[in-house]
Amino acid sequence: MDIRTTTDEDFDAFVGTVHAAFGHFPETPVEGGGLWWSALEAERCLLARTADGRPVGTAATYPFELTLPGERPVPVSGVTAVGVLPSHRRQGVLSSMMRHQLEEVRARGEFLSVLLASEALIYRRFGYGPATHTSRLTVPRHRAALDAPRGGAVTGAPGAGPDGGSVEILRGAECRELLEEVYDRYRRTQPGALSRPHRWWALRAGQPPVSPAPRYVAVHRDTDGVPDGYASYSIESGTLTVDETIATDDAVFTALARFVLGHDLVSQVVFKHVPPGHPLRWQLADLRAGEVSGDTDWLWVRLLDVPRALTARGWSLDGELVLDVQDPFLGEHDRHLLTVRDGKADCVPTDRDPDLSLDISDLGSVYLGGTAPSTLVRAGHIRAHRPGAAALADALFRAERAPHCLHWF
Ligand SMILES: CC(=O)SCCNC(=O)CCNC(=O)[C@H](O)C(C)(C)COP(=O)(O)OP(=O)(O)OC[C@H]1O[C@@H](n2cnc3c(N)ncnc32)[C@H](O)[C@@H]1OP(=O)(O)O
Repeated sequence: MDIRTTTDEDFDAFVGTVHAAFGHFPETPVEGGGLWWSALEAERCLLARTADGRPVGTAATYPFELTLPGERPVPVSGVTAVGVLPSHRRQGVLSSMMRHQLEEVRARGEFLSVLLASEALIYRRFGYGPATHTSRLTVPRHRAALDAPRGGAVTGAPGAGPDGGSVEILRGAECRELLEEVYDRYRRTQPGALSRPHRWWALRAGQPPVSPAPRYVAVHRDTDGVPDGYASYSIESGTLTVDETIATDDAVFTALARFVLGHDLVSQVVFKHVPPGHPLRWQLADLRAGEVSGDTDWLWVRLLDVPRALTARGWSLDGELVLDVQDPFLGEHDRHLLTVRDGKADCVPTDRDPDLSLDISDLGSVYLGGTAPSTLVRAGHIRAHRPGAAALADALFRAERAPHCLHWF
């Protein structure tokens, strides 16, 4: 199998192969177009060809920043457009492309790769673990009363609220720069969030295929008129669907939730992306009014340099753990002593007895604090070698806020 970086000349072959592999074309029907692949850069695309030169497989990466616990954004490669022609599957084409791509990521000096998986069975073998989850929250309008404090919130009707915050309804095309700026502030503090390069906003990429219904944006401004959050939504058949609620703090989120939940002429409000453990459910006066559905893994994380990855994130507690990490896909096996003091981690090779033995994909799952190591111990994925090791790992890896990613790529 010949695997090479795509050039401008064979970019059409790349796109044609992705389409044939997926069997459909995930278009984003928003105003002004929005072809998801138009955000790809040829020099970050791989094309696999057979010995006689026929293109059969594709894979690409986007350059993103991922925010780690402790509000630390780091460069990562976001894997996308992975496809192998149906006629050439289960012959190792993807495995060869993954190996090639992970080597490239390392060569770029990056230590993390991330992706959204089309199927949960594909990527663990390549060292990726599901690291963030998301779900949908549906609230019937007639049970939507909030008993959350109104600090900084608006009244539910457009215009100025009693605390001076305000909401303005705009169309996406009118306020792209504003959304970009607010999103960028939000993503730098939210563990698990990805940057959206400027080019993406211009291309209207980064949003999943959605209905062609008109989309509106409720922009929240603080008392000085500075935008600090937004909710993008559409209304169809009495359902108001919020694609994204982006808020730079919890009070702004509450204000936006109050706004959409108070919208006239809708029978229910669907929040498409709610992180696990989000306070919104607790803010509903009727605790049972919010129905959670569609809980799913979202961002998968792959560590390519364990010491660099562990020392790059922030930590809230002091502690010491010996991690024995197997990476079968890359044929690596290392034991690390992780020492956290005053929020800073040190990670060095050790021959001490391990506290935990785990696969690199499980380390990816616990890395952002979204899954407790003890859950994976109980699931039989991680082995704990002494009593208390799992509880200590839980306390250490936990993030100040559940990691969440709503970027689609
Ligand atoms: C980040 C993204 O872009 S997600 C999008 C992924 N792409 C798609 O879903 C498009 C449709 N599917 C495809 O194009 C292909 O089936 C791919 C890309 C998922 C897999 O490509 P292949 O070349 O068949 O994978 P390859 O032959 O290297 O398989 C390696 C191993 O993974 C297994 N595997 C691959 N795909 C799957 C799957 N969908 N479900 C279960 N196991 C799978 C294979 O059985 C094989 O296992 P083995 O080593 O025990 O024999």
